Amino acid sequence: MGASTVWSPLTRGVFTINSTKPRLKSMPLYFSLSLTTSLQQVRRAAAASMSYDKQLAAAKKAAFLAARLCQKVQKSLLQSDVQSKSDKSPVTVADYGSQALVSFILEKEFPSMPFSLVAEEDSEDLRKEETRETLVRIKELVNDTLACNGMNYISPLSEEDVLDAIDRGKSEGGPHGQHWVLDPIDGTKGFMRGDQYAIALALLDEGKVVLGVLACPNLPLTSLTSHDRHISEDKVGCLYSAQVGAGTYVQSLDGSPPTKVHVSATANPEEASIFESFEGAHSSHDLSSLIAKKMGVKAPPVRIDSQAKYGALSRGDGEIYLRFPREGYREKIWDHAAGYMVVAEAGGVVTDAAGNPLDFSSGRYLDLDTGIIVTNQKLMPALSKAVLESLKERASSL
Ligand SMILES: Nc1ncnc2c1ncn2[C@@H]1O[C@H](COP(=O)(O)O)[C@@H](OP(=O)(O)O)[C@H]1O
Ligand SMILES: [Mg+2]
Ligand SMILES: [Mg+2]
Ligand SMILES: [Mg+2]
Repeated sequence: MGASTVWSPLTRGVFTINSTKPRLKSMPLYFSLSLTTSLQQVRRAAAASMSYDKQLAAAKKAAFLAARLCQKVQKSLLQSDVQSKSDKSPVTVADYGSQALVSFILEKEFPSMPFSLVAEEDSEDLRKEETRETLVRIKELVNDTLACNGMNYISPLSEEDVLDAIDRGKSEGGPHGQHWVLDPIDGTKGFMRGDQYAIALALLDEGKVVLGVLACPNLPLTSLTSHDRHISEDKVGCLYSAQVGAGTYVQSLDGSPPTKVHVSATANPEEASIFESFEGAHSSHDLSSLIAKKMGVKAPPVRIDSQAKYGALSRGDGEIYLRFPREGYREKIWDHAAGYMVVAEAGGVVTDAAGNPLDFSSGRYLDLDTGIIVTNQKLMPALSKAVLESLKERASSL
């Protein structure tokens, strides 16, 4: 008797259980370790065969409402709506309002379940006396959004409720149990410019992402690279949703029925296009241009903010997403969890620069090798090769 194989929709492949190891009487410690491992495998397999329909419906509802709140703020963003965090990155009343709203709704939807949320923002700055007015504005935004979207049966939140809901996002996540993962506004800089941003919400179960929702209020309903842009130039607002084993869907934020999407089937790099951050400080534009040259990609890069890049890729607007932050930068799980699920369920592949899958199970950060690369199955070998060669070249020129 040797190893046996088990189909796991969660890992999207086959994993091996080795049954040749010593038994209880001879090695009790080993047995207990081995039992733990098997229990984890059983739990993961169970998670994979579970339906997350209820969680997905709640996530879509929460992301939809947060998108409405953000749209309202973006229309008339005031200077007083923007603050600077201790790491100098910007945060707006919409980031806080979106986090409070999503946290509040998710907890209400599952009252009998333990609630764990890993989210970007916290309320520390909002608890200071000088930010009182900002807090009042956030509270009003949250309450107005609930009331204007048919949820006036919920009694209005107080300032303390808002602060508490924001701080519910302090969970450390990890490999056990279920954890929501939220970026209340991904692409805050894009949001402030009036460009692309996303509300990104995912669910982890036993360390694996099992669902992802991306609300992209400014993303056109037609392809970013479509030649018919004039036809529906003003139609924007996409809601992407994906559940493990069930595919990726997109619908309009105005409520069209969902349609299934797939990543591009292009195998020829000459016909491919590359997406990257608008902000050169978030990802090296030089490195991606070197990679493009090595692969023979002809089209100029498409630079947009936020996980809208993952959404656009999942419906085949482009073929490749490259992200190479400066050395030492640690990626956060909320910047990729929802986007990863949306692309993976649409048939795409997301890895670090060395080809390892992303590991969302080790807390608030993603520990990975150098950068993140995303493409379809056919282009991945050529992309990996170009990435490794380009990284080598860059290292030798330093
Ligand atoms: N120096 C840096 N390198 C890489 N990513 C960075 C960064 N500074 C901020 N970011 C992250 O980049 C995200 C935006 O990604 P993109 O460039 O694709 O729009 C930001 O999300 P937030 O806007 O949620 O803070 C932030 O987490
Ligand atoms: Mg931020
Ligand atoms: Mg972000
Ligand atoms: Mg953010």
